[in-house]
Amino acid sequence: MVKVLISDKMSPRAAEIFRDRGVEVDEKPGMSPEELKACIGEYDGLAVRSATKATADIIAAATNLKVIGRAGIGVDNVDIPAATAAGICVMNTPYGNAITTAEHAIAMMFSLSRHIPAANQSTQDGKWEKSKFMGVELYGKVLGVVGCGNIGSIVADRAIGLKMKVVAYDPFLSPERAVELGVEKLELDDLFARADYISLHTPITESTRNIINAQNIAKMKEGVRIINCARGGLVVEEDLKAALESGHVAGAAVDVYVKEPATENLLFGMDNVVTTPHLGASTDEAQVNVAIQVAEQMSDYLLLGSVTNALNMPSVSAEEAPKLKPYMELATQLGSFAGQVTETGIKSVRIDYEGQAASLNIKPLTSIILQGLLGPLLESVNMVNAPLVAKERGIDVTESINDREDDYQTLVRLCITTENQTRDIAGTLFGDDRPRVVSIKGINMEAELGPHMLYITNQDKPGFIGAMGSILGDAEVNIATFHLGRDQKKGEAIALIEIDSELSKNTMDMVCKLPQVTQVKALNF
Ligand SMILES: NC(=O)c1ccc[n+]([C@@H]2O[C@H](COP(=O)([O-])OP(=O)(O)OC[C@H]3O[C@@H](n4cnc5c(N)ncnc54)[C@H](O)[C@@H]3O)[C@@H](O)[C@H]2O)c1
Ligand SMILES: O=C(O)CC[C@@H](O)C(=O)O
Repeated sequence: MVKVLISDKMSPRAAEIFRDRGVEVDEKPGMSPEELKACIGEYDGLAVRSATKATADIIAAATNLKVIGRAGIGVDNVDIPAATAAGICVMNTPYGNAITTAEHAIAMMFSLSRHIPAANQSTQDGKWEKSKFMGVELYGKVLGVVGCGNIGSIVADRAIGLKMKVVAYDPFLSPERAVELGVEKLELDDLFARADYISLHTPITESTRNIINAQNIAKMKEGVRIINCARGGLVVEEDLKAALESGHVAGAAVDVYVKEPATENLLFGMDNVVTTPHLGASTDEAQVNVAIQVAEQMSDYLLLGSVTNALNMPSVSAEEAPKLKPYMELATQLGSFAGQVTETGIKSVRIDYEGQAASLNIKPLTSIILQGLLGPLLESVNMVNAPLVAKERGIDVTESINDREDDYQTLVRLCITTENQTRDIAGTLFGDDRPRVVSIKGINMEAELGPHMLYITNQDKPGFIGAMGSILGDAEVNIATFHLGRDQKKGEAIALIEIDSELSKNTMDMVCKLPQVTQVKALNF
């Protein structure tokens, strides 16, 4: 039974779903990194929010871990490169808390404009300070949305509903999408120059870190208000504080901090600052949404092999998974065959998907082929890390699709170029969905691969089959199937022989010494 750990406080729906799906689940929120490290080796899956830090150190101890699921959006608490290198799929739940977070940003914008937190406190203190809390209207103001993805676009939509003018900076926002959203797409400096309010909705990346700094604040309108419900590191807090003190920035609403939990922060205690403790995603609805989504996605991955919202591997929908299953087997066999017969450094890999195979989601198939190919040569390669491992080793991987059907309705061809030669192998699926190898080095044959195979290249001369039969018979090795192919009469030939048990070294030597034989490889599948 697969086993999952929920290491952060999460809606109980997550554990219910895991159990309903037949996944064993432990809930241990609030563990220290040391405690997590000590127990993580037991688990196939780890479900987290933002408190757990899935660092390289934790990942190194996670010897059984196959998936990390983030019940939320930001995965800055997961070391994705380390997870990828360890073959662990990392997935998030990108939409479940988007509305909630967008609503929080809008709420923060209102709070800031009408001083609601301070006015609330003052009123309850019996001060009745009407003139102290003079506010500003949102109506007609320009909202600059930095990052117009899931959350930014919902913020834009709500702001348009409030009759604000919305401008957006997002290098990946297409002009068509901007029109659809009703926002004006601007360059960042133009947004800074025009916005009365700026709301941040980007992930933290090299290009967004510290995007709100003294230099950029200087480009903003006097009296601008800034809202950050995305990530703390987007803002240089010292620079924001200075601008709030000088009045250049009239107010800031902050949900996220450079250092969290933010039990102290240099922005605390300022009159024109509204703060919340990373509450963007904290509604009943959002927490149920992300808990359900993460548990379903992780269960699907662990139990069915379908992949949704993964950040480090191609997606496979629940609908695609059964269709891809026989192809996964074919891909594994082709990759593994090529990997086992390849003895020198691989320079490039080309994979052609022909006929019906061309209409499939080929990314996971390519990953599986690479896993099969590199598996015999390297340790710890799997479907998640195989493309990365190939890239790190300078192997050039290309794919082609061609929906024309030739001799076969569906065909996957793998062509490997090494330092010494180019070799290809192709396979198909027949009606029974069982993989067949149909060509090796351009020589046609039709062979199913069994657990123990002999792959022999030989000269097409009489006597080979009889001699092989005698050697294997004398060694009491049963032949299950015997497939032959040749490029031309008396030319190069190949034999793929399925045997019921492995050959001893002695028997192998005898096969190698047959006069017709040029190469023998024992292959295991
Ligand atoms: N406060 C919270 O509790 C809370 C909750 C949910 C999400 N978040 C955070 O909100 C952020 C946005 O989440 P989302 O779901 O909208 O993500 P998303 O991926 O849908 O959108 C992010 C957008 O940022 C854009 N972007 C990337 N680099 C950019 C750059 N240099 N300049 C401008 N735009 C850039 C992307 O093109 C994308 O459209 C994330 O950082 C996420 O972690 C916070
Ligand atoms: O889990 C949370 O409370 C915060 C989640 C939020 O930061 C996210 O990125 O989804």
